[in-house]
Amino acid sequence: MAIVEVENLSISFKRYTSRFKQVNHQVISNLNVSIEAGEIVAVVGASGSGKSLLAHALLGILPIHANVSGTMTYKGEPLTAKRQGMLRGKEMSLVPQSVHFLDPLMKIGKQVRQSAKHHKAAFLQKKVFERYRLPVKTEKLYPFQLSGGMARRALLATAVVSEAELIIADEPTPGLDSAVIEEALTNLRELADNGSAILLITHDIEAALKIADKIAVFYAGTTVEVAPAVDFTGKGEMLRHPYSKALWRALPQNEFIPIPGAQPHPSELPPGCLFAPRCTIATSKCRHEQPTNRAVRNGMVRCFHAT
Ligand SMILES: Nc1ncnc2c1ncn2[C@@H]1O[C@H](COP(=O)(O)OP(=O)(O)OP(=O)(O)O)[C@@H](O)[C@H]1O
Ligand code: NI
Repeated sequence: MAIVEVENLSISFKRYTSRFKQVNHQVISNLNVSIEAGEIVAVVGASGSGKSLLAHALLGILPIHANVSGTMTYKGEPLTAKRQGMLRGKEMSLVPQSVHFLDPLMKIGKQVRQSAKHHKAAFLQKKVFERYRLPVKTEKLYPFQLSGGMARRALLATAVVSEAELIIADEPTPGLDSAVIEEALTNLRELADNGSAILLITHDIEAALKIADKIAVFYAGTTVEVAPAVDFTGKGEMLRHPYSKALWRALPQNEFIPIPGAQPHPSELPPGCLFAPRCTIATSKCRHEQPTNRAVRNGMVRCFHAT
């Protein structure tokens, strides 16, 4: 059974451009994604494609003026605001990939223990410190006294002791050295192998491919494709959507050919397929009608022409 199931999620914000003029920003449009226990689903896509908003919608921490529609379920039951409040920080946890999320005024040991279930907090904290090579004395240190790598491991430790069944990891801070990124990825894989469902948000397809089972490709606030990670290979022949193929081929180690044009702004989405204005195979139908999400070869795609 899917731990998380998101169906036709749409999110918009109304904005005043002047005193009397209001515009609608459609930031997420009919987005679909699901995550099974033990599975890592990586969400990749350009800046502004809605990755963080999906995380915030699941956790129930969207701004109050957001208009939300669609359904989200957790273990088969609707994810209501009340349930989100109960699950957040317990069964559902966020690994913010910025170490600034550590409380600067609280000792590391205490921060980690606070995330654990009460009766075994001290035990779990010791175990997790060992596992992440955090020396015992780290317990008594404040975040500013840790190296960047240790602080990252402390954040992960917090997610691990919480024994969360759904872990949402928002993108690695640019500038982290590759060894630290590698380690963080390995840790996430271990968490999934222990049964957690993981949503990994990142710009970095290559990093995602190292550990993910499935890749959800976001474009302008929707999932254009959800594909098994193994489909990202060769020239992208196995991929289903022209955007995923283009994204794959644009990587430096592939053909390094960027796609012309830009992702549309949420205030001016095209009427048909959101990718049509940049798509080399778009037809008149694509420019007028929105393709629905459909199953193609063990994946999902939102394109009339995908086979
Ligand atoms: N509170 C808000 N009010 C209005 N628009 C918002 C709000 N939060 C986000 N947006 C818009 O929603 C869109 C998606 O934002 P989101 O932060 O989810 O993107 P992202 O894919 O996480 O980008 P990045 O890779 O840069 O983190 C953007 O166009 C953003 O400007
Ligand atoms: Ni983001």
